[in-house]
Amino acid sequence: MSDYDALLLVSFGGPEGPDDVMPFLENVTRGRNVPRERLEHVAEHYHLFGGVSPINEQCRRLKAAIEADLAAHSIELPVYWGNRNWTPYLADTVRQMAADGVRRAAAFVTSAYSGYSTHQQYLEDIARARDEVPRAPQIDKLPVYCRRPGFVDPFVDGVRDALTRLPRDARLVFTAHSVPLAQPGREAYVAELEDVAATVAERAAPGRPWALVYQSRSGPPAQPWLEPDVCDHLDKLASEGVGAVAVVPIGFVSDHMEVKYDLDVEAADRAAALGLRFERVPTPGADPRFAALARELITEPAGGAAPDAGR
Ligand SMILES: CC1=C(CCC(=O)O)c2cc3nc(cc4[nH]c(cc5[nH]c(cc1n2)c(C)c5CCC(=O)O)c(CCC(=O)O)c4C)C(CCC(=O)O)=C3C
Ligand SMILES: [Fe+2]
Repeated sequence: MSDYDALLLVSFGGPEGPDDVMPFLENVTRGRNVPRERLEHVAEHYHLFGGVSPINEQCRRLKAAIEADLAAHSIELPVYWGNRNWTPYLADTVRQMAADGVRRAAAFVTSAYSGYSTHQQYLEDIARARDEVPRAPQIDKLPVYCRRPGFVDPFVDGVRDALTRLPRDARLVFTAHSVPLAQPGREAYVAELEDVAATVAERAAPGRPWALVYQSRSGPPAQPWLEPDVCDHLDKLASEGVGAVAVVPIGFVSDHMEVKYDLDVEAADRAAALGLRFERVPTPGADPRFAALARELITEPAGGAAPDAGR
C-alpha cells in the first residue's frame, strides 16, 4: 500500500452561475495575454449554458466514482476536491486538509498529458496553494497517465460504438486543446497525443484513416498555435468527398465546456453545414475504469512497470 493519507482531485474549475462567468475568465487569463474580445466571446459560450460550466458536475461525479472504487477495494482514504480557477479553490481545500490532519496527499489531476498547461501549471498552482496554508500537507502529483488503460480504453469503446452509427467511409478525427507553439513542453504534449491517437485508432478501427487536430485556440491571432483547427479539418475532409466523421476528444478527461461547446455546438454546426455526418465520442468522465486509475496510480509501487494501453 501507499503512504498517502488522502487523495486530492485537482481540476480546472468553472463558473456555477451567470455572475461567476467574467470573474472566472479573469482568473483563468490573468497575466496571459488573451485579448478582451476572446474573453467576451467565450463568456457567451458559458451564458448559453446558464453560466454554469459542465466541469463541476463532472468533478462531483468523478469524485463519487473514485470514492466508490476505493470503498470496493477496502481502502480507507478521504477524497478531497480543489480547483485552480474557481471554487472550491485549491488553497481552501488544502486548508481543510491541514485542519483534518492530512500529512501526505496524492493529487489526481483532471488532465492526462505532459506539457505546461496540462502538467506544469497544475504543479505551480498546487505549490502556490500550499504556500498559502500553514502546515500544509505534502502533495505529490501522480504521474502523467495518458497512456494508461483506464484513460485509453473508454475512448476505444466509444470509437467502436460511434462507428456502428456511421457509414463505412467515416473518418476518425482526434482533437486536443491547442497551445502556443512556443509553450514549454509542447513537443512532449504533441508526441503523447500522437501516440494515444494512434493507439485508439489501431485498436478501435485498424486501417481506418485518422488525423490529430486541435481546437479552442485562444491568444492573439499573430501568435502561432498548434494546428490544424478541427473546423478547418472538417472543411478539408468535406472537400475531399468524405461523408462522415467520429470526433474523439482525446485531449480531455471530461465533457466540459471545450467539448460541449467547441465540439458539440461549433464543430457539429460546421459538419452540418458541410453535409458531414457527425458523432462525438464521450470522454472518460466518471467511467469506473477511469476512477480506478486514481487508485492504481496510488497503490502501485513507485517506479514499477506501469502497464500501458498497448499498441
Ligand atoms: C491544454 C489545455 C487544456 C487541456 C488540459 C486540461 O484539461 O487542463 C485546457 C483545458 C481547459 N480550459 C478551460 C477553460 C479555458 N481555457 C482558457 C485558455 C487557455 N487554455 C489553454 C490550454 C488548455 N486548456 C491555453 C494555452 C489557454 C490560453 C491562456 C493560458 O495560457 O492559460 C480560457 C480563457 C478563454 C479562452 O481563451 O478560451 C478558458 C475559459 C477548461 C474549463 C472548461 C469548462 O469550464 O468546462 C478546461 C478543462
Ligand atoms: Fe483552456
